[in-house]
Amino acid sequence: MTSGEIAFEQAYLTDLHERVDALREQAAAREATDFWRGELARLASVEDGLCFGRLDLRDGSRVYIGRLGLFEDDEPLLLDWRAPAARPFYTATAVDPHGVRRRRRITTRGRTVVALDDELLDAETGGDDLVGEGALLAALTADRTGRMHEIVTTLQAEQDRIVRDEHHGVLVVQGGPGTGKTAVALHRLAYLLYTRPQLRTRGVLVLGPSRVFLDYIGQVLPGLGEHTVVTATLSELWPGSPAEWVESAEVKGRADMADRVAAAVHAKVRVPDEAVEVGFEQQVLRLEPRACRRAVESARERGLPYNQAKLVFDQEIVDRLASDLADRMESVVLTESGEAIDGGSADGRLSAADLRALAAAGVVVDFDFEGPRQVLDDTDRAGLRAALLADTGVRRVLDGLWPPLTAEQAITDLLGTPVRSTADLPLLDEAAAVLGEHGVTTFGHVVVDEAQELSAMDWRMVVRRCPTRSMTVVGDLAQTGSAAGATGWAEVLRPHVGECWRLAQLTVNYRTPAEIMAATGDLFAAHHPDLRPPRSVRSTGEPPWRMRTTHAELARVVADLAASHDDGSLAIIAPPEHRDRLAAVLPATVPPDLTAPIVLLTPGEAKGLEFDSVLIADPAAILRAGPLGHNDLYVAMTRPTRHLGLIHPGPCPPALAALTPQPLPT
Ligand SMILES: Nc1ncnc2c1ncn2[C@@H]1O[C@H](COP(=O)(O)OP(=O)(O)OP(=O)(O)O)[C@@H](O)[C@H]1O
Repeated sequence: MTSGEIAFEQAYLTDLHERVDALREQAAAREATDFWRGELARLASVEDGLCFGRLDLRDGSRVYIGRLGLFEDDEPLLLDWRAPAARPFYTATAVDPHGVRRRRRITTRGRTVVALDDELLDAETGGDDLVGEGALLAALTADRTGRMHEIVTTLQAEQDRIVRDEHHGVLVVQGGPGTGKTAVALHRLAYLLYTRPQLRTRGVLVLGPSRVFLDYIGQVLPGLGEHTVVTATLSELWPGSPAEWVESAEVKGRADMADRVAAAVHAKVRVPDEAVEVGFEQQVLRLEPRACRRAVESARERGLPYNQAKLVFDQEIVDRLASDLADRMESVVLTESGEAIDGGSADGRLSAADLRALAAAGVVVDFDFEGPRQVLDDTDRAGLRAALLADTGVRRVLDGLWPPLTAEQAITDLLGTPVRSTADLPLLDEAAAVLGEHGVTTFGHVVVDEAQELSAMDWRMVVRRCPTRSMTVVGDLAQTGSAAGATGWAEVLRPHVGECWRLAQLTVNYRTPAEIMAATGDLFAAHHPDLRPPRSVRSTGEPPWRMRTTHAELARVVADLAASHDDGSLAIIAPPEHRDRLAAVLPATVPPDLTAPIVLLTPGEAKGLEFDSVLIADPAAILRAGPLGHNDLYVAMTRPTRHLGLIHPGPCPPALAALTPQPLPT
């Protein structure tokens, strides 16, 4: 590339930066509202890589592509990468050039242009399915930092199709390890925020498996100028969730738990077999089972949550009691003959108990009446109802028949033990919904990452927060570790969205070198004959290896290997049973700090993450740890971008026998 070309692009870039500076000054001069603060953050986040591409079109025009749009007199100086006209930057090929003659990649450091990389899209250069291969491979082989970065400059065509998919319902992105599912889901979110601005007010949510994972991906959206996205783990969706974390227990995660929770809540309502006596101001009122049943039915007919329906029930019962009481009083004073009837005094007046009841209801009775007339008007009857409702004795009876409930009580009663783990949270959430205990915050779009791990009950919890059912769901069925997790997308989604979901696939593995993917071949083929593993985009020429040791020596061997490691970040992935022993000999923290040079993780914790090198300690123990141990081992093996080694105490698991054996370090 000539220095003249670089100088040309430098001048253009400098002009763009000056324009952004002017916008920043204007934003800073405005009132410090949320909008302007957001605008300032957005303008600050485009500082690096403001402009990263140029398209020279066959009609002689050219467009620049970058992280935001800049215009002069309606003429685009810079196109936001999400604008339709920027799309050929990601999709144009020599075979199908989309009107593009040349694609130029502009690499900058700070505000300086450091390299230009041109692709001429003509038939002679055809046949390559990677867009901007040089820049892509540079990104893929760079040292991992413990933080994921945006990939907006090297997004590939199959990824771009998913990012810009206009489907409004649930879009499932299925793909093997390293195919960019997480990256694509986050870029899609940025795209949707650009094309559907109403989502900014409705809110968007990214759900991930752990805080460590959410921190790992936490820079991607801000790097794309999007600062308003909420991130959460499933447990964080429940206020004040219990600390102890467990994998979603299989039984608690099954869909039929929803019915069991609802049934357990509704079973709290009791219709008595015999009349119940209700004391009120020295009166004894009778509540017949029939009246009770009618009140229960009428409350349930409204379709309200349990605790709201209780209010209807209470009101109906009190209406009944008040009306019985009032009618009885009326019947006393209305007796023309002057005879007392049941409950009244001999002179045809109200009894002392009646008068107390009326006084409690704030009713003043005028006894200077002449002839029969109605004593209690509507206001008096309403007063009587209010007095009954406020009476502690009456309340006790009402609460005995239709007890008020909290979600915690309901689930503790159902399980027979106190709520204590994350697997109980979807049950609590379910109970809260049945009870109407608290409103949940909802979002206009939800991204669910590592979605294969969610149980049927987890899905109910997620869907409750996304009334529009607009979601991007990314996962890999070959990586499911939770016994309550997904074995098929249709079965988890159909109960919530019917057929209103679409499947998109990613097929290229950008992370794991071909040699390592080949080493997972036997394991994968044995357990997922119906799935295709992704195709690695690169190879390193370095095969993964295995090393035999003893149980007694395992920790020492791992520590020695870690101590001699000098090629980028290293993760030691070991089953939970070895965690303490390894943590004692490794310079690694628990919980893990992904930005540290050495990280100790369980296979479950390693999901979604990546490192330059990975050592797996005791693969046989990972395999036998649960019914889906083979998936956990597959996850662990597919984390490295460069090197993989397995240390097995005792014989090698047969699925790994083909790996190159290595002698113990001396
Ligand atoms: N087009 C691309 N350009 C540059 N890097 C990419 C591209 N696509 C993916 N990557 C990189 O490949 C790695 C894997 O991406 P990501 O973690 O999103 O994959 P995944 O499918 O979610 O993986 P897994 O299922 O194993 O968790 C990341 O480092 C990501 O930045």
